[in-house]
Amino acid sequence: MAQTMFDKIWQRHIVKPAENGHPAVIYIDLHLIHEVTSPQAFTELKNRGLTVRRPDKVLATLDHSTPTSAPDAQGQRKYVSEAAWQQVRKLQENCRRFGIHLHGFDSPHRGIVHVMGPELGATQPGMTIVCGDSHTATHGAFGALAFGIGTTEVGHVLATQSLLQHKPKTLRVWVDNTLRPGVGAKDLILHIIGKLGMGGGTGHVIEYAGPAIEALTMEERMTVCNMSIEAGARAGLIAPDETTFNWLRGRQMAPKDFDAACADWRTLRTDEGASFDKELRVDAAKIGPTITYGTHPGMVIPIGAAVPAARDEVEAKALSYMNLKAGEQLSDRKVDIVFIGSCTNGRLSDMREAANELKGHKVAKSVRMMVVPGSEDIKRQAEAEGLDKIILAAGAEWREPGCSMCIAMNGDMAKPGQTVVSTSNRNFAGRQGPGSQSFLASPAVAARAAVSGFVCEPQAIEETA
Ligand SMILES: CC(C)[C@H](C(=O)O)[C@@H](O)C(=O)O
Ligand code: SF4
Repeated sequence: MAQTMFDKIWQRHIVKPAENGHPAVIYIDLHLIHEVTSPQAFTELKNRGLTVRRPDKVLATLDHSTPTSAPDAQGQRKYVSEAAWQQVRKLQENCRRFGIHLHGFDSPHRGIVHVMGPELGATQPGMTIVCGDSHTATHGAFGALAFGIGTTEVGHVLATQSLLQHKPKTLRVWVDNTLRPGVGAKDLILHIIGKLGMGGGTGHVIEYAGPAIEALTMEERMTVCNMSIEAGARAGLIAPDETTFNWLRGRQMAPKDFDAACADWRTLRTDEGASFDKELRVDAAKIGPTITYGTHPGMVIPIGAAVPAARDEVEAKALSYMNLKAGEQLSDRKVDIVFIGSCTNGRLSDMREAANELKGHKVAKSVRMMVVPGSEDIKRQAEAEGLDKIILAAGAEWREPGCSMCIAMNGDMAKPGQTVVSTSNRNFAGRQGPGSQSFLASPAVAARAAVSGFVCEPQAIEETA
């Protein structure tokens, strides 16, 4: 019978099939951990006298609570709070105790968990990957079944290297044609979430397919898969192909017999005629630069369009929080902070996109612009290309890697009433600082906002969808 990619990966990992309403037990190939969702899991292990079953399958990093200001001359970092420092200290201690490889401050590869895993080649097609983090779907860009788990489950996976899971449903998002020049992966995924709605993917694993998806680079594919959760989906998947293999080849943790691995990975793609529980078709050629205007990433408009009327109470509340009225133009709204970074858009190509817009320009006087690379590797590569110089010359900040203002846990945050244009993935009320308002967009749109001092330009490539 024709199978989907999801079915193939699922089947390869069943330890014990689902039975009488009980979930299946599936094997986990890679477990990523960070300082926020791991402490209680380790405490549980200690309390029960358990060990970590496969420390070699666990990869740890410091990202959420870490300062993005440079350490002082003594190498001291300025944590926002005692609690933030404690989280970091605990992960360091737990990794030492349980024999887990931590990419801490001494690692040249430390980065946001969903940026670092792929960069090291730890993320590979056909794998099951979990992390106590909802944006684990990012790794699906490589054809890995990757999803977020809760802290209790983090403990289960640490102890057993397997997980209880109900089988999700499948949803295929087929994207025809190709994206137009000036339109990128962020515009595409915002548009898709706009079509699916906040809960449109709930209970499903999304497979993104079609010519527009195949044409995307790995960085762009990660941007797309990253935001699957914002439509409620468990995971996002893209079939591995030559783009994937070329990106992975030669990376530190990539398989030694790489050609044999590729031969296997080629068999993962969805068979002709396989059926999905749900399907959505999108025409890439009809999408323009896109931006959010509400308090969930499904409230999107093409740049140049007026703020639409609220369709329900949730949207009405969102408009009032955002201090917006139907019919208003976002090009009239002043911006206070521009943030370029996060596991959605903190990669080298994003740094290049932002620098390209900033070249020869200055950030508007009233705007604070923060550029935060997703990892140490990206920071080094960007600096080798001179991107930091362009960014600094424009009057923006070039900071140390981490989650930073995406979630504002490390002290990088907006003040109440401030307007933020951000390349991250969540615009929930207060996400980037209590009482602040966030507009999500691509690095190019965000960088242009920093220069103009307004959320976006009055018009962009016309959307015809
Ligand atoms: C802190 C962590 C649990 C959280 C997540 O699950 O995604 C964070 O990474 C986020 O983006 O909101
Ligand atoms: S960058 Fe943002 S979305 Fe990504 S893991 Fe960090 S906090 Fe979560």
